[in-house]
Amino acid sequence: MRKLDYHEAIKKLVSFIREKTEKTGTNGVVIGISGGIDSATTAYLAAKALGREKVLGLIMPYYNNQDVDDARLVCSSLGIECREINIKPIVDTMVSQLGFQPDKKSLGNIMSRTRMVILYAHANAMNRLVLGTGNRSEFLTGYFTKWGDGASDYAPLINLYKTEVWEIAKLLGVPKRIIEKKPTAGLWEGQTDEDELGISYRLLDEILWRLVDLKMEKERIAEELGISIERVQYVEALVKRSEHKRRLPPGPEF
Ligand SMILES: Nc1ncnc2c1ncn2[C@@H]1O[C@H](COP(=O)(O)OP(=O)(O)OC[C@H]2O[C@@H]([n+]3cccc(C(=O)O)c3)[C@H](O)[C@@H]2O)[C@@H](O)[C@H]1O
Ligand SMILES: Nc1ncnc2c1ncn2[C@@H]1O[C@H](COP(=O)(O)OP(=O)(O)OP(=O)(O)O)[C@@H](O)[C@H]1O
Ligand SMILES: [Mg+2]
Repeated sequence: MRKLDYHEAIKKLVSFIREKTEKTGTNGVVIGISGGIDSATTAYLAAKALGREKVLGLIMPYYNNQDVDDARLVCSSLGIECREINIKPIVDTMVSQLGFQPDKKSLGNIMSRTRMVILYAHANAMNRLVLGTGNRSEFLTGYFTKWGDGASDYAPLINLYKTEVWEIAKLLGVPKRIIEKKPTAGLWEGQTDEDELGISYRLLDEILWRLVDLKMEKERIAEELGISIERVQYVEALVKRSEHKRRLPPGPEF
């Protein structure tokens, strides 16, 4: 992996958030706080950049589990205002009107898009920006809901791999239990990113870095990392099949 100077990276992230908020003439930012590391890190950076009064956290559980306590911990340790909105009644009502029962992934996407609607309702009403929490590992593999958690005004972590977010979170003082927990989208009980993606973030990031950033030959990546070529091809396929999630909807050229 590339060797980033994480102290410098934090400075860059903080000035990015400050500059975007100032230049857009907005009053601050709104962030969905899940209890996971990406949203915690984004909130820590935003509080550093803008001061805690200008950061609103929205805790929007569907399930009532440990993640809610972890999300509260982020808010209390940072001293930012957090509001809790239970999305279960909203999602369940929506589903009851669909006329069919969505499978667990489609239901998860409805949860993610419901959170997006609520974040933008607050951003509109308060003249604030929605800060996204996506990282480069998720972005390149398409591991996010299109127009759900993938939707935001600015996404400070989007050019940082998950393994780099872990390092930055440590330096920022994000609570240890949040750094150490398994990444999960939390869309169904027992879901973990690494199980669903079929690969660990450590290996994924090593492959993505060589494949996408260094544009290295697949054979060489396999050799360097001591893995099979199929593993590299698998990651390449994740990147290719999610290309549509990394652009605005196109139409024919005229
Ligand atoms: N080739 C193509 N060109 C243009 N559009 C294309 C397309 N293929 C699908 N589509 C469209 O994209 C839709 C599928 O994309 P999408 O709706 O996103 O759904 P999909 O990618 O199937 O599912 C989202 C994935 O992201 C994961 N996720 C979601 C939310 C948060 C997190 C997290 O880490 O916290 C992870 C979730 O667990 C799941 O694996 C299709 O229904 C279709 O509308
Ligand atoms: N229950 C929730 N309440 C508020 N926001 C949520 C909730 N669940 C998900 N989100 C939003 O969706 C984003 C995407 O989730 P994702 O799981 O990728 O990030 P994370 O939970 O912050 O970190 P990790 O990937 O390590 O679990 C979150 O960062 C958060 O902004
Ligand atoms: Mg999560």
